[in-house]
Amino acid sequence: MKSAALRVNQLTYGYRAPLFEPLTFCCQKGEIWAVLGRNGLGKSTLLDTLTGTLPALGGCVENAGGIGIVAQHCQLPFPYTVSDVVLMGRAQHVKLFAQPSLQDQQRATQALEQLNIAQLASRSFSSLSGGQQQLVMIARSLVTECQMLLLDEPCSALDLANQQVVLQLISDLAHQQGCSILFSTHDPLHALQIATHTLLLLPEGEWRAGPTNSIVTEENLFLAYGLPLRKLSVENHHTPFIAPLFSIRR
Ligand SMILES: Nc1ncnc2c1ncn2[C@@H]1O[C@H](COP(=O)(O)OP(=O)(O)OP(=O)(O)O)[C@@H](O)[C@H]1O
Repeated sequence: MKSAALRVNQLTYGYRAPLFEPLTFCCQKGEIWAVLGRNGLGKSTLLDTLTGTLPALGGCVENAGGIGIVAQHCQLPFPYTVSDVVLMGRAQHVKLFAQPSLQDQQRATQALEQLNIAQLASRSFSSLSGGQQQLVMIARSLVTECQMLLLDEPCSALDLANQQVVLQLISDLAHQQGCSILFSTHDPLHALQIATHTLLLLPEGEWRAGPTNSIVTEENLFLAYGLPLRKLSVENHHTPFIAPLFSIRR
């Protein structure tokens, strides 16, 4: 039987006033949840509330173990190397005042290899491009070995090939290691590709949550984005594609 990794019950959140009607959903162990919604609606604020960085306005969030988070942007105060940054993810596994073990270092190297960025290991993190930094932060989240991972727009700065690397990794983490993952995205296709469930944030404080196929529908996408989007099936592909049915005025 599945067990809950994250249970959100009647949650209200926001900076002053609640951004949404009370939110209730449950992420079971091994599930992947996508959070979709327009700019400024409250995806990042939700993730900060789920980790406890931002206090909830009401309701409750229960999680079974530790939660790891990968923020959308990251600025570091010192010129750390990429290896240092990834090793920081092992902090919980290293004893007070001890050095990271050989095993910690091997785990960090392995994470960089999983993201095809081992060649960046000795580079200064701050000298990397935005997309490279995003891959490093995802590598760091892998080495934490948290059983619940929150990723804020993990593909936002990535090229198409690296988007697929990260989506595949998320899927492998859930299916092979039973990790539970919640990620925000602006691409409904990413939800269709890997998310078992989707939380769709709508204007006017409404939301929908449930299995991805029942949430990422043409009707709901129109409610969310105000645009005609079509779900199309392509031969030999089990994931439908999303096609925007609009053209640019000239
Ligand atoms: N530190 C803050 N203080 C006050 N209001 C904030 C703060 N950060 C964000 N907000 C507001 O909270 C709302 C939700 O912002 P949030 O960053 O969660 O949106 P988002 O859905 O992640 O947006 P995007 O897709 O553009 O990244 C917005 O109206 C934003 O202006």
